[in-house]
Amino acid sequence: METDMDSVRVESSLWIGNKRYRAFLSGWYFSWTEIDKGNREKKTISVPVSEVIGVKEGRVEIQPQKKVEDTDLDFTLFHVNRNSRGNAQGLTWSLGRTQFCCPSRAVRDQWITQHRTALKTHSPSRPHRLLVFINPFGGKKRGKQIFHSLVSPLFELAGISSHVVVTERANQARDYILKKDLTGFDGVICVGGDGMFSELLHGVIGRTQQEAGVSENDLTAMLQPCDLHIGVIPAGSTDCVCFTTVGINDPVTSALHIIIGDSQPLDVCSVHDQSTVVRYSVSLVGYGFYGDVLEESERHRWMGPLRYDYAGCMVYMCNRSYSGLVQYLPSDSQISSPRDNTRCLSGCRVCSESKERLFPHFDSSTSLYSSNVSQYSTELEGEWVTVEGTFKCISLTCVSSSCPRSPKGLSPSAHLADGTADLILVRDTNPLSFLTYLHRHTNKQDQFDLPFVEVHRVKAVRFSLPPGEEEDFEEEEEKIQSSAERVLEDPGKLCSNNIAGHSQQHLTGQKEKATSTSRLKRPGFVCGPCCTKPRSVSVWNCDGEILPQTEISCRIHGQLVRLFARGIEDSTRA
Ligand SMILES: Nc1ncnc2c1ncn2[C@@H]1O[C@H](COP(=O)(O)OP(=O)(O)OP(=O)(O)O)[C@@H](O)[C@H]1O
Ligand SMILES: CCCCCCCCCCCCC/C=C/[C@@H](O)[C@H](CO)NC(=O)CCCCC
Ligand SMILES: [Ca+2]
Repeated sequence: METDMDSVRVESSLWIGNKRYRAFLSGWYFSWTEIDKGNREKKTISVPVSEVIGVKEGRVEIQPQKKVEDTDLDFTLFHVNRNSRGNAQGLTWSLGRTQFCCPSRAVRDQWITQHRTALKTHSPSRPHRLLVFINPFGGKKRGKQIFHSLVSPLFELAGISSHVVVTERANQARDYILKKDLTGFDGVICVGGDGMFSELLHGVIGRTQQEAGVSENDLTAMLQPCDLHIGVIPAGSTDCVCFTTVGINDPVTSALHIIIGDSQPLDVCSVHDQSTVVRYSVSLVGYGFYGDVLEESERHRWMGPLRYDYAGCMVYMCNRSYSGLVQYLPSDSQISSPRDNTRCLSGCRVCSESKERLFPHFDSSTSLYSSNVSQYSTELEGEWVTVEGTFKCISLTCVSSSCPRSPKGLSPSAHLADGTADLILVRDTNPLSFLTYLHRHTNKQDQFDLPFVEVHRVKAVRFSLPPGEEEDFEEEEEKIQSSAERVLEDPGKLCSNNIAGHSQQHLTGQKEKATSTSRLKRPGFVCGPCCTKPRSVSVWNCDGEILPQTEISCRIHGQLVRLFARGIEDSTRA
């Protein structure tokens, strides 16, 4: 056996079953080449050290159950295996396992020691301790089972310790991150859907700004990029953030990306009203169709993930459109465009080149920003463009927002970390044309190649109602409030032609909304397809949350957070 202790180099004969191999560990790779009876070299298998999950003494299995056969000569190597599956965009990863037999115990121990040293020196960014939040009610309510049966055994194998919090209420994860001592944690993980991801996003951004003394409410402030990584184990209904950043919704694939310490920067959009930051978004700030679908779907949570399909059909049938004034600040069209037919894949050039532009004062040798940099961004300077009209929907997305329902996403050429978002304006059109637009999200046809659709790559957006709209709106609100009151007195009075058969509970909800949230400045959603008078104001859907504000300003913060992911791997190169 040959070893070089300084630079991690080991070489020896090893056996897998009855076949002999020449095995070699250099700094970055572990490879083994089969040697046939005539001493000729055959096929070589190579595993990058960065993709080794763990090395164990003996013959070890962890799935379906942990089993150890302790022998003096054997060691088991666990590593990432790539498989392509179905019509997913990315590759699924699974746990690969190879059992090696050594010529002596001393050689076996050398191999194990050297593998562990290689992991420390050549894969230094791996997490050691994680804070895990499980939403037991997300998606199909399988969060706990997914974590305990699929993820936790992998973390254990990789030597990662996790502190698990099973949430008991909404916003518990966000508040925990904002308030508790997080010393010693290398990352925060959610087991749930986009709503859980959003809690972690708000916790991590809020905490980082508090610690840096940056005012989140100031639209012009340079937000401090967040060091604490976020990991997502998909267990929700849509899992758009996971699908967009990994290419597939698979808990094992995501767990393996977390273990090897992958790091994917992500753009974030801050949404403001006149004086405060309202929320942060990664995947969708959407008005019109997507706002209405969300509002309708929230009333049918009991349907689980199917609620979006049901709500989608109902809202489509309502055939609504809304007038508004959209203003946007275009990004540099020389760098990229939403119609350039590119895909943001792992190692994306546009995203990596954006880093210097986004953080010109960052010194990568010290990982620090120079101290005399202005706290205020010049990003909002430039020429704003104004578009006034009537829209079926207005969508702003920092990323492609792909999901199993729409494998290319809302904007297929959007980038995860280029500091821009894509603004999609779908003008009022006939129902069939709008259906064509929606349907193109599910196939290979270009959804932007339609005369009533426009898309712009932007750094900031403002939305306001056309002058006079607010007054109509308040009038309308009064009407709805009094009609809700009448219906509560006699539920049979309204909507005898209501095909959706809305319950009294629904109407009670409407009354509560109409009476307690007059500051929302918008009427409630009365009763879906049976409404004869279309309402004039929609709601904003912000990553699956309804915003109480209608007039908002949005700004994109390039690479504000980091995920344990690497973007979508090119499946044609697997
Ligand atoms: N214990 C809990 N009880 C009630 N609500 C919770 C609890 N824990 C988290 N939540 C909230 O539930 C909401 C939905 O959860 P989650 O995102 O995990 O699932 P989902 O809505 O099914 O999936 P998706 O967001 O992908 O559509 C989140 O916004 C979160 O704030
Ligand atoms: C004829 C076939 C028509 C099919 C139309 C498919 C269109 C799909 C577009 C996909 C857009 C996904 C945008 C992501 C939004 C998420 O941040 C958010 C939280 O999970 N989800 C919703 O708001 C849930 C709202 C989802 C609406 C579908
Ligand atoms: Ca982007």
